[in-house]
Amino acid sequence: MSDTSPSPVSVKPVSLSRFLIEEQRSKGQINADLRLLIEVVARACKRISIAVGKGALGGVLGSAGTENVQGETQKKLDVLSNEILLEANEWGGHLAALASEEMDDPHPIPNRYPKGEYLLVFDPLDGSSNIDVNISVGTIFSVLRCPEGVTEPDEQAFLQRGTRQVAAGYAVYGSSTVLVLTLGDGVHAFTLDREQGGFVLTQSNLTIPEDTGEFAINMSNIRHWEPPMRRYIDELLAGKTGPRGRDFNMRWVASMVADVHRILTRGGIFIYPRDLKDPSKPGKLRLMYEANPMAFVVEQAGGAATTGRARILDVKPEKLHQRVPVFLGSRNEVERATRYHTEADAS
Ligand SMILES: O=P(O)(O)OC[C@H]1O[C@](O)(COP(=O)(O)O)[C@@H](O)[C@@H]1O
Repeated sequence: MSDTSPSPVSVKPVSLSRFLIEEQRSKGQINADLRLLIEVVARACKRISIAVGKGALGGVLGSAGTENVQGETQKKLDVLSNEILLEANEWGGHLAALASEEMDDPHPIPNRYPKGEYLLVFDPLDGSSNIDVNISVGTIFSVLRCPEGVTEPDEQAFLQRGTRQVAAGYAVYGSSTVLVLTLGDGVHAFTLDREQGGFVLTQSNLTIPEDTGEFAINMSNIRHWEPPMRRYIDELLAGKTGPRGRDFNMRWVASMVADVHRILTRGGIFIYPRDLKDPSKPGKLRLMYEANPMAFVVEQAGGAATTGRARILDVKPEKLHQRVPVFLGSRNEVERATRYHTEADAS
């Protein structure tokens, strides 16, 4: 039987620029400034991808000898990625301010440049522990509108619920570099064509299956978990003979971007729960530039994202670098784990 499917070379590739222009035309979802913003972020991600790809040859591996606001040692690539994103974004006139995991306070747009209506917040290189060992890392970003009438945006201007995001996404620097984007109307993936130097649409309207047999969690923290969290994982580990009546498999990259990308590709649940090791820290991951953008992407792909007790996108931020527990991915598993927590709280 002859194969009638079109050969891949006969299909015209859709570049990120073309995709954005068509979105602007057909749905009015974005304006020219937002389009420029996404293109600039994508260009910065391309530069970060090149730096990551050079590895030891680029002289960028290892520690920068500094600490960020969370007291974490910064890697040279963390600092470089932050600089790339700042430099790419500050002069275009599309932003009112930027904020990053790697900077204590928001970064204002220098006075010599025009200001725009958007705020950009990002984790320039997520998965720090994997940078030097050649395992996937990534950039996560979230776009908010600058509150009306605010001309010098400070931390307060950024403290908006995740539901206010107008765009979000991430780039994963793996065996290929993939940019995943939502503008609030589905989730789309663009692969970096290393020869042509641009991002090309490779998947539209990604969907996370409702059910899954795969979970991602740092099991070494089990002794610190709350009882409902232990209950949920114990049931998965019990497999066929346990209350769930089936086996579950575990995958854990320890780069949130790579773990979320796997879930977007084939389903799963990712959990970084609250633990009792340090009661002052309600979880490890940061709300504004890790949990919120990933929750937006996951919900737009039909999945769910909670803190184990409430929807992440509804959390009212109190601090730029605030942490939250994160449960996200296949809807039925996220809902079950969340139910175990709310039931335990109510009893
Ligand atoms: O190895 P741990 O401590 O469980 O942390 C892994 C998690 O920390 C992160 O690397 C985030 O921390 P960084 O922003 O410092 O990289 C996530 O990508 C990942 O899921």
